[in-house]
Amino acid sequence: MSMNAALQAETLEEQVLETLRTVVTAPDGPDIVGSGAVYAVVATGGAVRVLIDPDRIPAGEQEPLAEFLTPLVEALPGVERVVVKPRPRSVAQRPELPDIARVVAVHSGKGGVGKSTVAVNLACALAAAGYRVGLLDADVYGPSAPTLLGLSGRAETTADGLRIRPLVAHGVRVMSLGFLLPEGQALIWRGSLVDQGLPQLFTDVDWGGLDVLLVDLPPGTSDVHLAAARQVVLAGVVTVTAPGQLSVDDVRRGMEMFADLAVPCLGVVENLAALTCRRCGAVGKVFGSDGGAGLAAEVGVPLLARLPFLPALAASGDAGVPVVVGEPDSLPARIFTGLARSLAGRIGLRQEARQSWT
Ligand SMILES: Nc1ncnc2c1ncn2[C@@H]1O[C@H](COP(=O)(O)OP(=O)(O)OP(=O)(O)O)[C@@H](O)[C@H]1O
Repeated sequence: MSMNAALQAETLEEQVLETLRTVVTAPDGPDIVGSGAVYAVVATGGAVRVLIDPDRIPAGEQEPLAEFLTPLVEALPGVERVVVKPRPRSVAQRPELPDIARVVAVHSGKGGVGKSTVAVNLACALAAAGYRVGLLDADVYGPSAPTLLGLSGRAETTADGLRIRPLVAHGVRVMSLGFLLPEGQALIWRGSLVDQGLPQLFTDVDWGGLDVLLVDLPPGTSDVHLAAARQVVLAGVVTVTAPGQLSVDDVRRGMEMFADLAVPCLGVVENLAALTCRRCGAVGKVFGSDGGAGLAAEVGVPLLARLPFLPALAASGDAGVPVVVGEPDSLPARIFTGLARSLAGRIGLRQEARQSWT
């Protein structure tokens, strides 16, 4: 499938909504989209989820409604599979965080594919463009933002003692579990800690006003992801993958999980896409070929960026100075700036901060 097809598929959710707007549950009543009975429509490629609001459609009416809607949506071109189901109850209770315009998760199906590197550089690129940016390192099993940003020490509380003050690096306000634990101490997060601790990382931090809060989630699918998606209204997820087929399958699972929670995938970043030979300049595909691009097209989301294997990127991570800050004219820095620009457009960040891109 080409990128054109991917772009067309972007409108699939709108096409589905348009069809659902023709459905009413009572002769003179509002349509099921206008009445809020349809909570969200999320399409991952040809697979469409219609999440209905159980507060508006009583339990006994949900199945007949699903049976009625399924063939209607299935009949649309490009639709391969339809699931109509109630949204999880917890999803409706998500609070909007005061003073934070957009919350975006950065996720990967597998560990070690460069998710935190992308999150940190993306945050710095957005900050360099004038946006007010926060980075919440919610990778509770292996917080790496402190290392990648060269931050150490512990977070302090605000003067009134009620909230936690984020640390600041390169214009990005940063909060990580790493700032709350005594140095070198690991913490095993189990159910109740995830349920209680993670929400606090969102709400008890004195973020100040933010245009965007990036949340670096752990890889895979776990309670932490569910807790995050239930805790805040996520504008969407940026999915980082290496090109190999196995990573891609993991990514797909992650996207399906987020779709069930009414969180759309904003696009894919393909990392470690190729290795450039320093002597002859030849480009070799190390970890499989075009998995990220193929995946993006298949699930109908844009390929936001492709990063080859770049030793400079690994070195900058080890040095604690993101490449976007340390070498702003380098190839990886330019790729991250392009990624930041695409993301800002996708989530509709305010325009006036973008002078430095024009
Ligand atoms: N394109 C790249 N070129 C070279 N090195 C890279 C690239 N992307 C990431 N790395 C390096 O790979 C290692 C893993 O990256 P990172 O910690 O960002 O991965 P992750 O997916 O967040 O891992 P985890 O699952 O542990 O959270 C780091 O040492 C990083 O510097």
